[in-house]
Amino acid sequence: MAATQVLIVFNPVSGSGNRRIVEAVQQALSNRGCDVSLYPTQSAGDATRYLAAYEGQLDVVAVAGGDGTINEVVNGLRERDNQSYRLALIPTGTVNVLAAELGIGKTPEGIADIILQGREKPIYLGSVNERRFVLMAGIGYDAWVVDNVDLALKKKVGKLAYVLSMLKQLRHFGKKTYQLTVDGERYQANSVVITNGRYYAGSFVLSRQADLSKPTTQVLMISGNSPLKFIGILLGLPLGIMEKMPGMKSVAARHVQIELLNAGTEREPVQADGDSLAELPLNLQMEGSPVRLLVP
Ligand SMILES: Nc1ncnc2c1ncn2[C@@H]1O[C@H](COP(=O)(O)OP(=O)(O)OP(=O)(O)O)[C@@H](O)[C@H]1O
Repeated sequence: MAATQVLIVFNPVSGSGNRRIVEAVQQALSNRGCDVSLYPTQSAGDATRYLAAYEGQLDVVAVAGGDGTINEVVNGLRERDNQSYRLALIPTGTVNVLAAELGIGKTPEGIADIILQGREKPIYLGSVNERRFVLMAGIGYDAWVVDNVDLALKKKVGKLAYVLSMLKQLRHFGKKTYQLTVDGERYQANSVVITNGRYYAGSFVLSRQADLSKPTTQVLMISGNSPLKFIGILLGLPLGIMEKMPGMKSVAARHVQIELLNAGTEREPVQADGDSLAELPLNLQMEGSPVRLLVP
């Protein structure tokens, strides 16, 4: 039987940038007879370009990085005609929301086990204005926090940089209203988080209705114009009850359009998978065919 071809795409600047884990996984796979190659990314966007142009056989593409690197990899892979590959995760990012949700640990032998004997889980992707996302998209407060996070500080203090950005953006909450069309139904909200998965910012349960293996996404609409009330809603996050807080509405959907009500000329960012990747007006669509992800 031909050896399993594993390509590891490694982002050396993501999170801890832990090359040691990546090399140990590479070694463990080689020891077990796989044909492994390692591609360290050169810059932001490089993983997408590299995979879109990749011509060799791909049995497993293992992503060594965080959620942003996974996003870049799936965007590159979806450009290819051949969808025979499976995805695997080597979590070396700052937060690693997807790996946390799927229960993928950080021990090299455990990761090699998943790559060789793991179960295939179908994961449905969404796209925002043509850009794919795996986990989530955010508009309003959530997007401002990501758009304004101090990246140099994130390198030094990790997640704390997001907490500081959250505090800075709080006073703007409620100043803008968004018009949504969710599978044909019209809504208004002051902030929106759209999530394929259950987890947010690590292992906090954002939505109990969301499921990565469902072809729908969960649209969480937050209404209100008082930052103080919004803090109350946010407190539901560590308790896993945010979706049920007063002022929240959660709807499953396949197609979402969002624009800023009374839009002027200002830029309105959209965050996807933790990076600022698009702008309003937004056209979000769930894709019909899932990627296959290897899980324990
Ligand atoms: N060689 C590189 N140099 C600079 N930036 C890179 C390089 N390779 C990838 N990137 C960018 O680094 C960004 C951050 O990576 P990633 O999200 O994987 O790590 P993280 O932010 O530490 O983790 P998480 O998203 O889980 O918090 C990616 O969105 C990607 O655009």
